Amino acid sequence: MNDDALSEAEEAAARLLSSAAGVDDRLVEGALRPQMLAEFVGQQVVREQLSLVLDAAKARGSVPDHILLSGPPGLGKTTLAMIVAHELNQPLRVTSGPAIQHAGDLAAVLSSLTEGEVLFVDEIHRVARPAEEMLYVAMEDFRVDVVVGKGPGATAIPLDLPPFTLVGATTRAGMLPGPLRDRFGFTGHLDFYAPEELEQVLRRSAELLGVELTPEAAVEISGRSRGTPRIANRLLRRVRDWAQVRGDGTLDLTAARAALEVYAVDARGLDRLDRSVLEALCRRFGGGPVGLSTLAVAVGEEPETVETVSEPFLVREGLLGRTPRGRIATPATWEHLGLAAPAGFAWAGAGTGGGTLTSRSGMHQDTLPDPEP
Ligand SMILES: Nc1ncnc2c1ncn2[C@@H]1O[C@H](COP(=O)(O)OP(=O)(O)OP(=O)(O)O)[C@@H](O)[C@H]1O
Repeated sequence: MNDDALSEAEEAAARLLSSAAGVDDRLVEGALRPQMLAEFVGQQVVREQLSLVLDAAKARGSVPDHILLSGPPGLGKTTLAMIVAHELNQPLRVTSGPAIQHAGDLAAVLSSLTEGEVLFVDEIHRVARPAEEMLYVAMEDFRVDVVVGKGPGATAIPLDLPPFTLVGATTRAGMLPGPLRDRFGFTGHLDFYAPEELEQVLRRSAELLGVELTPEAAVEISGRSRGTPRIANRLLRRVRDWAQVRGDGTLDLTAARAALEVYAVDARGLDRLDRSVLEALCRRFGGGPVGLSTLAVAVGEEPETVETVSEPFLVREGLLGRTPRGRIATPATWEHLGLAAPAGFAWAGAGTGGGTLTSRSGMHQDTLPDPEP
C-alpha cells in the first residue's frame, strides 16, 4: 500500500470511529442541551417570563412558584426544566406521569426531596388519579398525608415537606384537571420555532459536535425540521453521518439534500408517519371525516402518537383539519400528495384550527371528543 492509500485508509478508519462514537444518539442529544437560559434559543416570551420568575425567587432567597411547561414534543420542555435547576443551583429529580400510578409512588418521591430541589414530572397529565390529590396538597401546603392501615382503621399521618419547585411538562395541557393547572404559579407554552431560530440551534449544535455546517445546509435542514429543535438536531446528525461516510466531512447543501433523501424527509419536513397519516386519510377514507383511532389503526400507530406527534404540525401546516366529526383533508393535503380531490369535496375550514365540510356526509366516524382548541 502506498502512502496515499495508507492515509486514505487511516482517514476512513478515523471517520468510522468518530461516527461509531456518536452511535448513541441519546447521549449526543443530552450533550447538545443548553445549560443556561441565555443559551436557550427562541421562545422569547417564555424565556423572559421564566427568567423573571427565577431571578425574583433568587433575589428573595425563596423557592420559585411551580412551573408548568406545555407544547408539542421536542420543543425544549425537558431542557427548560434542567435549566431551571441549573439556574437555581439546585439538584433536579426527574420522574414522569406514567411512573406515578399509586399515591405511594408519589409519596416516596416527595418525601425524599431536599429543600429547594426541583422535581420534574414529565407527561404530568398522565399522573394517576389517586396520586393527584396528594400532588395538590404537596404543591400547595408542602405536605403529604401518608395513610397507614386499611379500611375504617386507616389513619393519615401528615408529613411536612421541605419547600420545592415542581416543574410539570405536558403535551396535552387541555387534559390537566383544573385544580392541578391552578396550582402552577407560572405556565409557559412552547410554540414551534421559526426557521431562523432552528438555524441558530443547528449552528450551535454543529459547533458542539465539531463539524463544519455551511449556511445553505443550515437553511435546508431547518426548513425540514418541522419547527422542532429535537428534529433539527436529529437531522443534523444524519447529515453528519452522510458527510462522514460519503462526503468530505463538510455538512454542505449536497450532503444535506442527499442525507435527507436517504431518510425520506420531504421538502416540507414530513416524515414517514406524517405521510402515512395523510395517505390513509385521502386514499382509504376519501379525505374523511375519520376518527382518530381509526386513522391510527390504519397507520399502525397509537392514537396518542398520531395526536401529539404528527397532528400539531400537520394542522399548523394546513395539511389536516380536526373537526368534532373527525379528521379531514384540506385542499393542501390533496395537493401535497399530488392527488386530485374527489368530486364534491369542498372545504370551508380555517387553515390551522380545523374546519367543516360543506358537502360531504360524515363517514368512517369514531366517537371522537371535540378536538382540543
Ligand atoms: N431552545 C433550544 N435551544 C437549543 N436546543 C434546544 C432547544 N430546545 C430544545 N433543544 C434541543 O432539542 C432536544 C429536545 O429537547 P427536549 O428534550 O427538551 O424537548 P421536550 O419538549 O422535553 O420533548 P418531549 O416532550 O418529547 O420530552 C434537546 O436535546 C436540545 O438539545
